[in-house]
Amino acid sequence: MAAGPVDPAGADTGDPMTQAQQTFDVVVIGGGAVGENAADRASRTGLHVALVESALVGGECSYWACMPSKVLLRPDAACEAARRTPGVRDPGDLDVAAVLARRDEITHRWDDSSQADWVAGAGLTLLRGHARFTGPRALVVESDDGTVEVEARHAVVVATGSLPTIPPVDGLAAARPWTSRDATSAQHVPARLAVLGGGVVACELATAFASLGSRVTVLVRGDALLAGAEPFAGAAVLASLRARGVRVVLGAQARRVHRDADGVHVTLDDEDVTADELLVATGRHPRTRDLGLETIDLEPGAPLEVDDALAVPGVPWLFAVGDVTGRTGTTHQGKYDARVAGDVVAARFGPDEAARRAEASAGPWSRYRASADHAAVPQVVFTQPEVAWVGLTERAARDAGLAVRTVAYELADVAGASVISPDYAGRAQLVLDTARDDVVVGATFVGPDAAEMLHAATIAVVGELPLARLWHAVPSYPTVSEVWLRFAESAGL
Ligand SMILES: Cc1cc2nc3c(=O)[nH]c(=O)nc-3n(C[C@H](O)[C@H](O)[C@H](O)COP(=O)(O)OP(=O)(O)OC[C@H]3O[C@@H](n4cnc5c(N)ncnc54)[C@H](O)[C@@H]3O)c2cc1C
Ligand SMILES: NC(=O)c1ccc[n+]([C@@H]2O[C@H](COP(=O)([O-])OP(=O)(O)OC[C@H]3O[C@@H](n4cnc5c(N)ncnc54)[C@H](O)[C@@H]3O)[C@@H](O)[C@H]2O)c1
Repeated sequence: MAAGPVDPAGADTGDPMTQAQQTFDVVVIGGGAVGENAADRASRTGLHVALVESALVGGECSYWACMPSKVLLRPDAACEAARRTPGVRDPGDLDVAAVLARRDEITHRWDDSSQADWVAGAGLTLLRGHARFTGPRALVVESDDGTVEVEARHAVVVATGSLPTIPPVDGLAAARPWTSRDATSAQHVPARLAVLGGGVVACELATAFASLGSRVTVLVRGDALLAGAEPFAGAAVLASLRARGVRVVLGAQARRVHRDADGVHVTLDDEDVTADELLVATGRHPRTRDLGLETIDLEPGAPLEVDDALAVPGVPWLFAVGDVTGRTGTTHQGKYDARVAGDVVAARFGPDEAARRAEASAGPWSRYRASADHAAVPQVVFTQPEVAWVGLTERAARDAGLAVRTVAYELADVAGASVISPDYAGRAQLVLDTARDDVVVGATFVGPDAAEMLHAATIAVVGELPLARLWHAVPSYPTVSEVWLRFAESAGL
């Protein structure tokens, strides 16, 4: 059933966009992938839910982040795989125009009508415009069509995402740097691209643009790439980028930036780097500044901190999910939180008494609590080699006070790897909690298609499985997943 707007007395009042005042049971602010999921789940016990979106329904992931970046990376990964496969004759070069055309196709040329159709089909009411709080459960939504006052009878879920952070380097903002949005939607490939940062965005987009023909220089403040991953992962990506002709400058402090007719100039301590474009990839911050949070005694600019039910402590009607919480930074984990938040809202405020009771007594690892956010978050970096990890790195585990040991294995030594390529190279490592019979608390895979090996490890971490039990999970021969057998053997089984 399509949910129409309802007036405060509960009567359906027709077309939402014709009214200056509207009331819904639940309002979700932000129609990215995360907000869409929260809204869908929240509506499942019959609540009338509005989804407010100021730009494109589908958000960052669909149009400027996950999807376009992965499509820019995939063709070169496919060529690389072919090049490494004996017997494949001349895998060929990239057709850059065709790669960009495929990117345009997967982003629907930045047209969100198919996602808007999905929202309508899910029975949600889409309000287009920018939402701001004016008080508890009260909002205004502003668009070119005017201003609508919106009341949420029961709950508001904030899913406004994040924005790229431009560090306060002298001249940087004025030099019109690229953010990831400019890079993923670029209609031309710059001859020279400089990248500031050494995290996930920097590594992925340096890989993509190098493959498309840019001369890429990556300026890394620290002494490693992917500092949040196991050190061997960042080292493998560093070696691979350099082998592909990317210049990676470690310990690079950008002191000043300016743009002139020759391009963008970045002044480091001991040299100037010049490029046609400078991509700033120095992290993101929660999008809470222009949201009227001060009207509900919360701090604009800060992340919306939530508990495991995705509820804002002390504000029983307020929930937050996705990048805006600072709790997750990926689409998949944000959508997990959205499923939990939507179910909590549907249970707490919907008519289903059994659901209400179940949620009220819910504990960790129930469908109503996002327990995995603490211990089992998967992350894939689509570089070459791919990097994939879940749970704790060795260092994070030790910092958390766990007694751990690691088992590592060179993936080239697994029989399945030799079938894929005689040049197969990669490494995998488990982090085992020795105080709990070697329960797997973390895993990292680095190598071709490592992303596809990650989920087995995620299941092990979520299931808190000891290695002795995994001994009985027999990997098929000859696959690279046989590394799980080698892990067990290396650990002494
Ligand atoms: C280059 C890049 C590549 C990435 N690749 C991956 C990947 O491969 N896999 C992965 O899992 N993650 C990836 N991520 C991360 C992923 O994009 C984010 O974690 C995800 O988009 C967060 O979703 P969200 O719904 O919380 O926020 P968003 O997608 O940012 O959606 C928020 C929405 O809210 C709207 N909005 C904001 N304020 C208001 C307001 N006041 N009123 C109305 N609407 C508002 C915005 O217009 C936006 O549509 C990538 C990120 C980047 C930058
Ligand atoms: N495949 C994926 O899942 C994927 C892909 C891209 C982005 N993302 C997500 O998007 C978010 C943003 O990614 P990101 O790479 O921008 O952030 P990040 O936190 O991964 O990396 C930021 C990098 O910028 C550097 N940095 C920070 N401040 C700096 C400064 N003032 N000067 C120089 N360097 C500085 C840091 O040292 C780090 O190397 C993350 O949450 C990430 O997980 C995910």
